[in-house]
Amino acid sequence: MTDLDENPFNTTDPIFKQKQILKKDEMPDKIFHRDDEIQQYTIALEDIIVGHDPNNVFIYGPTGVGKTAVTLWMRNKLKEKAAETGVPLNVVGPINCRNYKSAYALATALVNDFRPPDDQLPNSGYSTDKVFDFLYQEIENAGGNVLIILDEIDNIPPDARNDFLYELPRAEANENTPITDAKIGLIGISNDLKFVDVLEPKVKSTLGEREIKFGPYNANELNDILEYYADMAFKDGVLEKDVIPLAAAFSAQERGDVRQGKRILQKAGELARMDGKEVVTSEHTHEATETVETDEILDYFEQDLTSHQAMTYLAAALAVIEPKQEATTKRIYKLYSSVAESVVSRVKSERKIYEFLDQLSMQGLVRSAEQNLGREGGRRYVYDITDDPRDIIEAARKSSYNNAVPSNVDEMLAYYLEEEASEYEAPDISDQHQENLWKFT
Ligand SMILES: Nc1ncnc2c1ncn2[C@@H]1O[C@H](COP(=O)(O)OP(=O)(O)OP(=O)(O)O)[C@@H](O)[C@H]1O
Repeated sequence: MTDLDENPFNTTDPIFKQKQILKKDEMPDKIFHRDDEIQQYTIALEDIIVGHDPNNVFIYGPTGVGKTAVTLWMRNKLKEKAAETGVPLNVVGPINCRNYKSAYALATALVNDFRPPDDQLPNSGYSTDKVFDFLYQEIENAGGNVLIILDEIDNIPPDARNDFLYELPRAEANENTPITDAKIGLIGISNDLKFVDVLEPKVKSTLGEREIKFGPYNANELNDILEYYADMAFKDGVLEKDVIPLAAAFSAQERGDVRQGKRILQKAGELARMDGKEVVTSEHTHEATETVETDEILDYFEQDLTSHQAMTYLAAALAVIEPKQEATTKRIYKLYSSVAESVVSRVKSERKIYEFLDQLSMQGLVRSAEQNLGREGGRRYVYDITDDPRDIIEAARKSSYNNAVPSNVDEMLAYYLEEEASEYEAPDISDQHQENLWKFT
């Protein structure tokens, strides 16, 4: 029985001192275990300080391994030194390309970074070429060394990569631009390693004058980094001694990613609080690791994706699981249609599916490979998913797309995981039976 005179809210938190430390990507006061990368970065940027032209730098490596944090720190130190020594330097960014879906929008963002708030370019009204003219003019007006930092460059639309990653850093040498005085350097950051391979060689050699690779962290390194954040985030003495090593070991096995480690600690703390405990135990941490992957995907389903992108994502996962069937655009569209019918009954056209898959690919959730169809001619795309299909299905079940998960998905997953697909008599795609492979409700 609940006594309605009592107030159920607690005014103190026995576990966390500052939970937001674990949630946000703020610039840390200390950077751990990146001495080699910092040294390479220093050598690449030092030319500016000693009076040479800036180099272009390409930073790459998986997600959550300090690329942005180290870049911000290097930027601040470079600005400090330039001011101290009187070297003319303007730094633009980091600008996250993920936030700008077209070349126009990204070029506008760069122009506006130079301009004061009362003189911003509007989001439409000019041609993209004209916006580039504005950009070159701003660079010339700034003069001296202009260092442009672009984060998540794999999100630049493919047909605009030349403009930003090749033409822009070489604009001072291009007679068609007004630039005579400024020297441009570009820092491009990417966490999509496949993206690197598909860059045109001339783009790769321009951008990659200096390449710095950030690898995943190992368990010991993650342990040190997580200790630093846990110290700020948790109240003194609430973590049992195994908690940080467990979170570090788990993240090291998965992706070597600090963000994931921080998420595990946050979740473990929340579980302890829900239990009404004043210490976070290794059991809480184990439990947190079990759900962390699913929780990350659930955030995509519920927050980051539009409903049609989310349904395409689920359809792509089903297509990948399917026995004896490649996850082609056509097949994904068929499955998407069934998913959409069971959720919203409004199905978008097949043309749209290309767009949705492209957007999922930009978010790093699916990957595509182009296949040549040989003598028949033509090409097609076959898709794969980056996360474990079990986690995707589990997340879909916890999400508002629960109704769209076929009731026989566990059976199909078992085939997929046990590689029994070859023994499974998969029906022909053109066959009516194939349509009924999945049991949608
Ligand atoms: N060596 C480190 N020392 C201290 N904090 C770190 C270190 N590496 C990463 N972090 C922290 O981990 C979080 C993620 O790092 P960061 O944003 O730099 O990753 P990233 O490699 O740029 O990832 P993405 O490619 O997803 O943007 C941030 O809170 C960052 O401060």
